[in-house]
Amino acid sequence: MKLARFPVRAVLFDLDGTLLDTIHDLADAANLTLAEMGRPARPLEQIHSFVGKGIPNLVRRCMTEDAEAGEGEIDQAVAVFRRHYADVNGRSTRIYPGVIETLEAMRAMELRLACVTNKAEAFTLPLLERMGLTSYFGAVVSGDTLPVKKPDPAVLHHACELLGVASPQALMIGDSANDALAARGAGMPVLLVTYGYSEGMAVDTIECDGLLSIATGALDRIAAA
Ligand SMILES: O=C(O)COP(=O)(O)O
Ligand SMILES: [Mg+2]
Repeated sequence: MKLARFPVRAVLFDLDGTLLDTIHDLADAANLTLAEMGRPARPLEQIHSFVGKGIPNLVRRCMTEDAEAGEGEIDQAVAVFRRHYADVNGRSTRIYPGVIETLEAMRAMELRLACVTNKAEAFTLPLLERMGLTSYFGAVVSGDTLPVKKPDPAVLHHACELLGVASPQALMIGDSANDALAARGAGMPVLLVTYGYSEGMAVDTIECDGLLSIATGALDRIAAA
């Protein structure tokens, strides 16, 4: 399968569900927030399906799924979540198998690498640092870097500009429909990992250029392109 009309010069990685398994920290912060807001805790699997469109969306869903909440209460819950997440961010987060090998191999291939996430910058940058990933990336575009986030393709174009690469020469690797739609909108190929969050959707129902059961699989796809 040809991934691109041009040789791949850059790879843009999603963060949550693709590079890092962050669900335990997100769920801990969500349940601490619900407790403080006087709401019952939610199961991990449900919180799992709320991850992908940024923190405000995660908190809104925690507050309104099968429940009522006014806008003021939701805003308050977002502020409470940010306080708790700042405390727990990275504590139970793990790097997925194959990720470091993949980043190392891509660096050795002189591919330019970026991280493009819907997580807010105040949490993204310290998390990359804590997990030892910062030095791999020539650019990091977070959920509040621009006024829009994925699935808006503008964030992928922005990452390519920062890397000095034309968008059709970049490959996106993610775990959700947000990543796939953003890549399609930006005119770049996209591979999806099967071990991520995908907002409760079956990942094989999302239109993309290929599925990866482990991140290292991207290396063969790039070599074959
Ligand atoms: O913060 C989120 O909702 C998920 O962020 P992601 O774009 O890294 O998957
Ligand atoms: Mg993701």
